[in-house]
Amino acid sequence: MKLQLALDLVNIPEGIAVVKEVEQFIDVVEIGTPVVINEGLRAVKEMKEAFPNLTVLADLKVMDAGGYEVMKASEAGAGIVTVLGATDDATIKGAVEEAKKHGSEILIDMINIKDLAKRAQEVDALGVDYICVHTGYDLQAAGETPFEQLKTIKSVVKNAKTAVAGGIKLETLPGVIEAQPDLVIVGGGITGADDKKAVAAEMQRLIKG
Ligand SMILES: O=C(CO)[C@H](O)[C@H](O)COP(=O)(O)O
Repeated sequence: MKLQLALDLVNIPEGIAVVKEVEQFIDVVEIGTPVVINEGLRAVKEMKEAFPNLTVLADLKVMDAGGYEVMKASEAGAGIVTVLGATDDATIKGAVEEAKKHGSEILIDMINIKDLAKRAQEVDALGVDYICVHTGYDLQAAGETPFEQLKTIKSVVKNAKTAVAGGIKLETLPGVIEAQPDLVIVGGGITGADDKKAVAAEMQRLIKG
């Protein structure tokens, strides 16, 4: 099981400063969608240059032009690129094909998918690397969590690795670990903590068991 730190509400220097604090406790650093919007793929490139030993995930949430967008993110240094499960299979196939050329991976974000079990099985058959359940900020604000959805994908996904994101905190991490996802994604649970290093260290300790 791996730990991914999501950076959403920072600029590039702020993001690099946070990662410096917790580098030894994380496996993947995510350049979140708001950071890509603000800074472009330069954020992916600069993060990879600063931390060559970490995998950098570009949270592009690709919805079209899968091959092209995965190519640009991979060239910038992304080891994982996100594509939305809500898009068409052609976009996902293009993304998977392009990622293979670069040795990068595709994480399918299942945010706002209504028939989760059905779509998870469909995208699993397309050769994607990760299938991720995700409760976005707007639904987190309404009290929703991704924990039941994680159980659903764990029961139907046969090939891809599984991932979970959306408001995970130190207190809720043990329940997440029980479901045994391959990748746990934490943003505010670390970046919002007074002692980011201590929280990341404890999360890593729980995850590595
Ligand atoms: O992709 C995202 C928002 O769209 C976030 O990166 C993801 O939800 C993790 O952050 P948090 O733990 O703060 O919810």
